[in-house]
Amino acid sequence: MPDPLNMLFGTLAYLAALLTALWTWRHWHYRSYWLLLGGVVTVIRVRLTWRKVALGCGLTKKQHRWWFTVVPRAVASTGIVKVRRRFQRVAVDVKPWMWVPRPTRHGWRVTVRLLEGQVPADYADAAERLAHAWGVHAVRVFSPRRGRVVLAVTIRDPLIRLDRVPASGELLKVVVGALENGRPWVIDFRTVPHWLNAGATQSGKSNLANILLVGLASQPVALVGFDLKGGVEFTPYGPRLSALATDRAESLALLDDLIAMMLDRMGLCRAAGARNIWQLPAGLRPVPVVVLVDEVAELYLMADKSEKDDVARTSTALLRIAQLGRAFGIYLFVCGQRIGSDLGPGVTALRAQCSGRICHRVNDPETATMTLGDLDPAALVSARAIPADTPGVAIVASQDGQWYRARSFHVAEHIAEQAARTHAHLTPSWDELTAPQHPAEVTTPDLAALLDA
Ligand SMILES: Nc1ncnc2c1ncn2[C@@H]1O[C@H](COP(=O)(O)OP(=O)(O)OP(=O)(O)O)[C@@H](O)[C@H]1O
Repeated sequence: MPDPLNMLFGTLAYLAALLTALWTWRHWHYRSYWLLLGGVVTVIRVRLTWRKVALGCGLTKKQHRWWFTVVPRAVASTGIVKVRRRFQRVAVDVKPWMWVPRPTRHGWRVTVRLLEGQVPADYADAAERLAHAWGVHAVRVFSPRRGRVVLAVTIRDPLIRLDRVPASGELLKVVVGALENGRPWVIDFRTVPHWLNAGATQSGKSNLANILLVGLASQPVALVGFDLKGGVEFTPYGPRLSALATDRAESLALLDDLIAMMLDRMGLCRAAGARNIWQLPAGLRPVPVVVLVDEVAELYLMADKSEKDDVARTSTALLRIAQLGRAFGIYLFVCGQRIGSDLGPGVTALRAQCSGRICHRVNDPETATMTLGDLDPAALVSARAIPADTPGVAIVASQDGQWYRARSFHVAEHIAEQAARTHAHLTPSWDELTAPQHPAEVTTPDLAALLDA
C-alpha cells in the first residue's frame, strides 16, 4: 500500500516541477507562453467575468426579460426584484455581447456588440475603468463598423523596452520606433508628406530627428536643416546636409531657394505633362528633399516690429512649401517645443497642412491641442499623461487614421553623426540642387494661381 506521506511529497514535487517549468517558459519565451497558455487562460477568465466587469464599468443596460425560477420568492436579478411567481417579467442588467477574445502579442483583442443606445464613446470613456478591472496596462477602443467596438488590451507597456527592427529600405520611408500594438512606427514621406513633431524639452524630439537622419542618410535624398537653436543640433550632421540655416536671415535665403526649386520642378513637370515628380521618367526626376526644422517657434517670434516683414515672409514661404511641396518632392518635418496660435495665423495654417502629427510630452495643453486636437479628445488625454521618465514616448496620428502611443528607438547623437559622415558622398550639393532643371521660367503668378486653386 502506498505511503500517503510519500504520495503527498510526490505530488508536491510534481507541482513544484510544473510551476518551475511554467515560470522558465514564461521567462525565456514569453511570446509563445502567452500565445499558447497565458493568453488562453486569460481569455477564459475574461469571458467568465465579463458580466461583472461590464456591470461595474457601467456598460450594461436594463432590459425587461421573462424570468423563470424554480424557487419563487428568491431574490433575483439585480437584487431588488423579488420573484413571486415562477414566470415574471423583471428588469435585468444585460451585458453587451462579447466575441471570443483573441490573444495578441501584447495582450488580447475582442469585438463587442453595442447595446441599444450605446456609442463607441461610452466604451472609450470606460476604457480606464476596464483597464483597472482587468488589471492591465491599457485598453484602447476602436470602432471598425457601426454597432461594434474592438477592445484592444495591452497587458504591460510594450514601450518600456523596444526591440530594434530592421530598416525599411524603401525610399523616403523610415522605421523610427514601435507602436503600442507592437507594430513598427513608420514615417513614410510619400504617404504623409509633412509632419509636426511637438514636445517639451527633453521629451525626445531631437532623438526622432536623429533617427530620421540615420534612416534617410543612406537613401538618394537631399536633407536640408533649419536649426534655429543656433545650429547646435544639426551642425554635427553637416556632411550629410545639402544646406543648413541657423538664424532668421539664413532661413529666409534658404526658403527662397526652396521656393525657386519648387517653381523650377513645377515647370519641369508641366513641360513633361506630369502631375508630380514621381510621374517623370527616372532620368529626369529631381532628387526628393526632406526639410528638417528644429524649433519652429523661433521662426515666428518677433522681438520688435522691425522683424514683422521677415516673419511674414518666412511664414508664407513655409506655408507654400507645405501646400505644394508634396507634388514636387519637398517634404517637411517640423519640430517645436511650443506650437500655439499665439505665434500667429501662419502656425495654424502650417499645422493644417501637416497631416503627420507627433506629440511627445508637452508642458502646455495648447500645444497638445494644436498638435492633436482635431484627432480625438482621448489622444489629448493620453498625450498629457506621458510621464517625464519615458523620453521618446509620443502620441502619433498614424497612416491608418487611428492614433497610437508609440516610442522612438533611441539613437545617440554620435551614431547619427557617424551615419552623416559615412554617407556624406550621397549629399547632393546645394548648387546642383538649385540649378534650374527646366529652362522655361515658372512665374510667381503661376504659383499664386495654383495656391488659389
Ligand atoms: N526613445 C528614447 N529612448 C530612450 N531615451 C531617449 C529616447 N528619446 C530621447 N531619449 C533621451 O532623452 C533625452 C532627451 O532627448 P532629446 O534631446 O531628443 O529631447 P528634446 O525634446 O529634443 O529636448 P530639447 O528640446 O531640450 O533638445 C536624451 O538624453 C535622449 O538620449
